[in-house]
Amino acid sequence: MRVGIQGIPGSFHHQVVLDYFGNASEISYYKTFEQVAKAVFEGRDQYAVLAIENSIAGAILPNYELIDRYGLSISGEYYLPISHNLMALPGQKIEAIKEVRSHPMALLQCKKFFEAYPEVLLIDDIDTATVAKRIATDGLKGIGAIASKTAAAIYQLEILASDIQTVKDNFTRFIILQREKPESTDAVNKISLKITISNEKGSLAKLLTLLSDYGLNLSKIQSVPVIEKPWDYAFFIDAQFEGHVDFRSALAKIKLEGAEVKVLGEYISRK
Ligand SMILES: O=C(O)C(=O)C[C@]1(C(=O)O)C=C[C@@H](O)C=C1
Repeated sequence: MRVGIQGIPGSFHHQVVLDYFGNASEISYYKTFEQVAKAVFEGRDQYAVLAIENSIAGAILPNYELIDRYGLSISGEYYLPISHNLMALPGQKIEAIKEVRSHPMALLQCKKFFEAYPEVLLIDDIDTATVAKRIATDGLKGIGAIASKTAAAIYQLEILASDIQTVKDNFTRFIILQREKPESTDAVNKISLKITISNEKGSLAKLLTLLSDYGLNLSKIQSVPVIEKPWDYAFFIDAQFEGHVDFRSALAKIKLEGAEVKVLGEYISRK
């Protein structure tokens, strides 16, 4: 089985592949999330793992757009506890660090830590582990990376400060994507939807009431702009349920009310 991720060994995406699929999976490493989605769409990879949301930094909006545009199907999810560490070439003191590079989501999760170091420049980069590797292979002095302890061990960097994320309990939710929708099973208890409603008074309230009436418990609602219609919005919705909830009837009813409904995935909640 081949799984695509953005990043390199030691990145958080890599950790999710190991946790979710085990050691036996083959991994394709890409520089961008777009390349990851495209490889699944073209059948080069069977699965993709994509970060979608972090408990401190919020949603990774462009990834919602990718799932939608490539018509991919969500077949699972995974919540990874994220511990960030500041690391540099061995022997350097924290005072010698002028610049810290990492994935933008990782930098956002550690913003508070750097308030004590206002002279340090924070720069967005490809992913956490790639920066660690670059510092090690190019012998870059004065530059720090924010990455996992695994990345520090792989690329032999020294940890200058550990657990520097703003709150200790920090999780990123990742989704597992496939090109084709997998067979539906009775174990399914979560659905992800994209719903586009008209901009009329009460239309969102009506939609939410309907979901609740059918026993669907909303776990996430994210609005995204409809780019062809400025100031109109679509909603990415995750809903959970217990037992035999007739979510298909709920979706049929929502469509009858005039909304556009796209099912992005039916899967088992891992929370
Ligand atoms: O840079 C990495 O190691 C990643 O796996 C990327 C990523 C992200 O896309 O949000 C994954 C989890 C963390 O929240 C920070 C960065």
